[in-house]
Amino acid sequence: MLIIRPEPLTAEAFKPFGDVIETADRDFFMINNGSTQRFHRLARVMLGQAGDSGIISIFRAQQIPMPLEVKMLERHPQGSQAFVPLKQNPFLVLVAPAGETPDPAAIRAFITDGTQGVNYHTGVWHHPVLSCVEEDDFLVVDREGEGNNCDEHFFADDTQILLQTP
Ligand SMILES: NC(=O)N[C@@H](O)C(=O)O
Ligand code: NI
Repeated sequence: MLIIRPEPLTAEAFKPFGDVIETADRDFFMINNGSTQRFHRLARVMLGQAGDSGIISIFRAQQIPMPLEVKMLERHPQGSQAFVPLKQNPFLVLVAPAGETPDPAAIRAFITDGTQGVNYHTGVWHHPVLSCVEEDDFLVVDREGEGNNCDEHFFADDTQILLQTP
């Protein structure tokens, strides 16, 4: 059985999978006559084809019991997907590099600090949102357009992966 334990989310560690959306130690410039700091372009919305839209939604996620037997990961082949917590709760991020299918040996788990969001780049394998509290709200920015934008990969029954939280 492959046991995966989350590591603290950092921009550097998450680079192979996408962007961390945060203000800590990030550059900003002043706008609004000096009353507002703009932390500019922390991530880009990736789209797949002409006519696609970047859309903003709210996901109200119920907590999934831990430890989690990881049965599947998904990817969005035509766009990025960003999750920004609306209630300052940490959440779990489970990812694997983009590719034809997710490599169990390359799966990484991260725990956010409550202020951080993530932007999965196009095609990056990830588990559907994993709330760390009974119910949590996330602002989600992703792609809407023609064609399929969600591939699910279910691991074989003999591939046992366990996400173990502290
Ligand atoms: N399916 C859907 O919109 N949500 C997932 O993509 C997810 O990453 O939670
Ligand atoms: Ni997704």
